[in-house]
Amino acid sequence: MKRIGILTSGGDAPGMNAAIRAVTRTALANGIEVCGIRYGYAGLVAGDIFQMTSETVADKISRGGTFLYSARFPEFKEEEVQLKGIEQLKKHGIDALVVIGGDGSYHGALKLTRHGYNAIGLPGSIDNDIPYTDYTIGFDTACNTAMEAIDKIRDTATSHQRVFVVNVMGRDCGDIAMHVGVATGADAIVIPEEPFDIKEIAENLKQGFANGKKHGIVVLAEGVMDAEKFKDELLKYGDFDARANVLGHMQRGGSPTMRDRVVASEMGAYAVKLLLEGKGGLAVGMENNKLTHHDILDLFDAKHHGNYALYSLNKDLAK
Ligand SMILES: Nc1ncnc2c1ncn2[C@@H]1O[C@H](COP(=O)(O)OP(=O)(O)O)[C@@H](O)[C@H]1O
Ligand SMILES: O=P(O)(O)OC[C@H]1O[C@](O)(COP(=O)(O)O)[C@@H](O)[C@@H]1O
Ligand SMILES: [Mg+2]
Repeated sequence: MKRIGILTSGGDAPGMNAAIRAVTRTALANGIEVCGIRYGYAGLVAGDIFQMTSETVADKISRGGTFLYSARFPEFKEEEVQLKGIEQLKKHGIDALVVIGGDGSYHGALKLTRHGYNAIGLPGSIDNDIPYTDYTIGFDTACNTAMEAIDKIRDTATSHQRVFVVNVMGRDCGDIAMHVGVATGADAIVIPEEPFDIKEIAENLKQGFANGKKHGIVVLAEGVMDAEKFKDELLKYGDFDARANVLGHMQRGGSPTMRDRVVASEMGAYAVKLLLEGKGGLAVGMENNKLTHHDILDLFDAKHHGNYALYSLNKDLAK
């Protein structure tokens, strides 16, 4: 193997730059050249490919976003578009590819592998929705950002004795909501994976105020319901004042936390090690604090299991 390529795809996540740096520096240390591919699979197909050096990744570890840029490029689902991508890889003499992205990006990596091209996936998504890894790169930073935002919301909620329904990201996954809910002492966490009863939540909030609480915080995962609608539903059963708040894309930005930088660095170096062993079609993970890998194909039959004990814990602690 002489040269590898690297791209970031799907929703950006803090720590992607740290992963790019680790892949690049590990490869260079092992005498392998590295090509950066801009704008995910879109840039691959367009041939937006450049040679990277150790300096290219200097001063990047602390930066949020991805300096290789990202894209959602649904066209890559089509075989003829994938073949165009492979043509570009061949044209640039790239022997294997590291893809940093979420579940969607893994599908793209699998397709490349099926066309006989070694690709390895690193889990880069704030959602933490990927099977066979306890953490995805970016999850920790996003949780900390959301936590800090909700702490601020709590200040104004307390001053006005209001209920706030705060929508956090996570597409169809409740991991951000569960972690942030526990970390902010939320009165209720609502996630797509668990049934909920709005009337019961409203009753609990009312009881909270009756017990002397000065605020009510509901952390709502985006995959469940629109925050305004949820707030309106709550108000059918409660006589409190309420507001809805959508944290949105601010959760995807910012300098990565120590944990995201370290995990990204470990995973990036590990991916290159696997490629050096001639392995491909794999997804890298961190399970029980150990670096692991699985066939990408196995990931699509598996389901991500969140730490649902947090959901129950929060119910006990919110009383
Ligand atoms: N079934 C698929 N086959 C090939 N490529 C795919 C497939 N699904 C997604 N992709 C590629 O991966 C990109 C990122 O996927 P997306 O689901 O948007 O984000 P993420 O990877 O963060 O989950 C898509 O825009 C597309 O280029
Ligand atoms: O930025 P977009 O395209 O609006 O997408 C928003 C979605 O991307 C995410 O922020 C991250 O998801 P992915 O990592 O799978 O791309 C989700 O939490 C959210 O549902
Ligand atoms: Mg995804």
